[in-house]
Amino acid sequence: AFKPRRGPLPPGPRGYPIIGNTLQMPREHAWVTFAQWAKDYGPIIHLSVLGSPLFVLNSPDVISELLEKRSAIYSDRPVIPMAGELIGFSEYMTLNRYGDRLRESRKLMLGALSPRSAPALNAIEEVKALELLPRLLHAPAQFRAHLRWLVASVVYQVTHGYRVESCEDPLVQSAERLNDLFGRLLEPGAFLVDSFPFLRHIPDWFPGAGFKAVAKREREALIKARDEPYDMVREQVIRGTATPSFVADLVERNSNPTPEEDNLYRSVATVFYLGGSDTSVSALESFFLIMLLYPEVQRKAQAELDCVLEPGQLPKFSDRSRLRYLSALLLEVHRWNPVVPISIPHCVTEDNVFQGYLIPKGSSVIANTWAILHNPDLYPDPFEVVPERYLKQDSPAKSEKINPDPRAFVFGYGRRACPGQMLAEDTLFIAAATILAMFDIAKALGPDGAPIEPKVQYDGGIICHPSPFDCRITPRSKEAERFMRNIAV
Ligand code: HEM
Repeated sequence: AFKPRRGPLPPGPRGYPIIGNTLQMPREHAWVTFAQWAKDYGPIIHLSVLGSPLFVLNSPDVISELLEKRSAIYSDRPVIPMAGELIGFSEYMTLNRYGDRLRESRKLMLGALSPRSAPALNAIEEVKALELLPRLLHAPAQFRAHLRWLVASVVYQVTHGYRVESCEDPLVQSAERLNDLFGRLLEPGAFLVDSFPFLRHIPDWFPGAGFKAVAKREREALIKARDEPYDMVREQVIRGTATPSFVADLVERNSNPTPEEDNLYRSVATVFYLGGSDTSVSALESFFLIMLLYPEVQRKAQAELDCVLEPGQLPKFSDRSRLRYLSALLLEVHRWNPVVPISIPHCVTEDNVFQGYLIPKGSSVIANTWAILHNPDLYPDPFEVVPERYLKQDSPAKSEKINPDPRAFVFGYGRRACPGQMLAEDTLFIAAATILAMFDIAKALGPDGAPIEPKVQYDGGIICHPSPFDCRITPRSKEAERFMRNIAV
């Protein structure tokens, strides 16, 4: 039935005719600018970017009302012609339109990452955390590469039963290349065709159609990165040599899939790495940066580990419930500089009215997660790392309002919320606990012997990373060092 549009659009900064707010869009750290705009315009800001309406949500109440309570109509993704259609990322869950394929994809991934699978996943994560130790001992300066290895090796073990020895592994390299590409493609305005979708219909020989050659090349790279590891496991299953994994399980359960099922399985197996690697690595890098900047916090977390662990034992998942300070510290890792400061855009599938304002069908809606996590009314002293904020709440009534669990925000919202949250949290926990049990992390020393102050700066598009920084990673004791020298990898 025809429903008339109602209500004015929410307020926002005044734009120019036709191009709207395009030129005012912040190029860097947009979340800070959006948070400032929210002070003038309220929790829902309306922007018009190259003719498309964009709404920025800056408060937990509005996010919960729209992206969660009304998630039946707020769970689509915008169409991004270059990344999605021309290169083919729209087949992968993160850019899936709302519908059956998304539902099937999420079901497959959530099934593999459910609490029922936790014991098997945790066993993998514990082994990989152990294997991280000699790497950090022998080449501490390369700690960033080791963190990348850790995440890649957990993910590939889970998805393909595949053992990653180093980041030079060709399967890791091709997946990493796609991650970089995906990040670059999603930067607004990366390709003109995203703003003017009709350009995709121009012939290949036409001047300015170079993007088509790029699309063709990257499309092939994407298919290769998806199929090579999948076909490897399929052959292992046929030969009876496969180790248990997500892909082996799919192939064994359905040896004769339809073309649609086959395509779905392949894309879901790939999206673990696409969605899970850069994100988890960023959180681990922030953990290291926090350890440098807050030695007191590090000492408290180590004291707790010393108290909970038997002498000479490494942490296990069974110790987690007694590691309350460490768990609170990891909440600060998520909050202090969130991995995804502005959530991936959701798209509205129907005209919708909220508090008298119209949110038209087809609009993109983004949540300013960073603004919530740095709102001093919610998190006093938001720029400081204070694990205690989650531990000593004044009163139960107040505790719900102040310092809410940041995981309710950092993993996204409603029916698009991150399906990899458990894997992400478990990897972060066991890595942080194992590292702190064995190593001290401190500021690197300059040539004059004085500690070098790291610059706290985050950059990136959708997924943010701290800029490179050095640190000094030393075994906590002679026994710890001897133990790590004897770990076989
Ligand atoms: C610290 C680590 C991680 C963070 C902070 C994170 C955060 C997010 C966020 C904010 C979203 C967007 C949600 C939305 O649109 O509302 C998302 C989506 C997604 N994440 Fe994660 N993630 C992490 C790790 C992982 C891992 C380990 C995996 C898989 C193994 C994963 C797989 C995905 C997928 C497939 C999506 C797309 C879901 C959809 O569009 O329906 N993520 N994640």
